[in-house]
Amino acid sequence: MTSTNQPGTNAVPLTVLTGFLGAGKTTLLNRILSGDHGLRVAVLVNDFGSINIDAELVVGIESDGDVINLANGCVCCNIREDLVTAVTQVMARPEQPEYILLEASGVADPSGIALTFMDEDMRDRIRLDSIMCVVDAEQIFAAPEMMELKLRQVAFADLLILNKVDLVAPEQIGRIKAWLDDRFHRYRLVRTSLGNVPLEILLSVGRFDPLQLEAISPIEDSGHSPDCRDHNCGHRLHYHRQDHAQVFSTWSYETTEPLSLEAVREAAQKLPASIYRCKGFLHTVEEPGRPVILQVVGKRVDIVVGDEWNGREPQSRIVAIGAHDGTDAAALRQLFDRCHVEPPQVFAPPAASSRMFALS
Ligand SMILES: Nc1nc2c(ncn2[C@@H]2O[C@H](COP(=O)(O)OP(=O)(O)OP(=O)(O)O)[C@@H](O)[C@H]2O)c(=O)[nH]1
Repeated sequence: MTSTNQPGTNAVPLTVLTGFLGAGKTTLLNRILSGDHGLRVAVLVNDFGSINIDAELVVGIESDGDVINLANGCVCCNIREDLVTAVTQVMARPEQPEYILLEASGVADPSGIALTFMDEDMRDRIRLDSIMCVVDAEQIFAAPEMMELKLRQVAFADLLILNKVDLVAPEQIGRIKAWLDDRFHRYRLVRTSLGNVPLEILLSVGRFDPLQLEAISPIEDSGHSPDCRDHNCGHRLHYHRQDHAQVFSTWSYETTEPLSLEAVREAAQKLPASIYRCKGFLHTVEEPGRPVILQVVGKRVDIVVGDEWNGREPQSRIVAIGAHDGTDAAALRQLFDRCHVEPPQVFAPPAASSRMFALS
């Protein structure tokens, strides 16, 4: 067993993709997986909602079993144990991965994830290579109440990927740079669209420095907790952090009845500002043979027709993530229920009545 901060010699490198809801983490993940990396990669995808949409959007992986789904919570806090279990299982496979990519949920605080991999038994098996934060150039200043979390995600990353620059004017890039300069002495940043970043600066870069953990706000992680009762505790720092299930709320919707694509588009545009993210697969009347992918980030609604249902029963599955009191389940259900297509009206000929057909 290794007793220092150094990972075990056979430790598998792991990269964490973090960034606020909808910033473009899955897009970047897919870009990496489709690249010429030549590695046997295992992917862990964490969606905060109860339905893991992202795991199904992952492409370029050899077998389905290489994408591990961590849904219904956040791996930095309330489903942290699920992350440990998933990594343990992946590492126990006869064909061990050569690399692990972890897409954190959009509400995750990456320092909590880093702490997980600093645990003594993890350090022997996993070498945290890098924590990258995808920043949404268009929406970075949206949802100001979430700025503290967005800042924590940025602060803890060793590379910032300023994504969606195609959607903004140069002045916005200038504003973002000024905003970062005001808050950080030093940061590495690449600008891109659709996660188009060279693999060489993404994988096996060895940028993560465990000393970053020392800088975690003392309010939340105050050294080894005096009230720790675990005598076998291997945590160098104890983890007393907000449970994101208390800060965010999530809502989901499933139906096999076909929806009207145009009605869904209108419904998505009407979502309240308290909903930061909405996404899903749609079974629509317009495209009955193919799933339609719904993506809502802030006020931007994107609808794309997917490939095929892959033998699955066509079904709509929609997830919304919002502020703590931001997802009104009844109102959301009503909004999407209205997208159901009315069964075609059957105009049966009126029964022959003596009045209508009276023959003189
Ligand atoms: N125009 C544009 N759209 C982008 C870009 N990157 C991602 N998108 C779109 O933004 C939406 C969200 O992208 P995702 O990659 O799913 O974002 P995410 O960070 O994985 O989202 P969560 O996992 O829900 O937090 C999708 O509709 C993407 O196609 C970009 O650079 N430009």
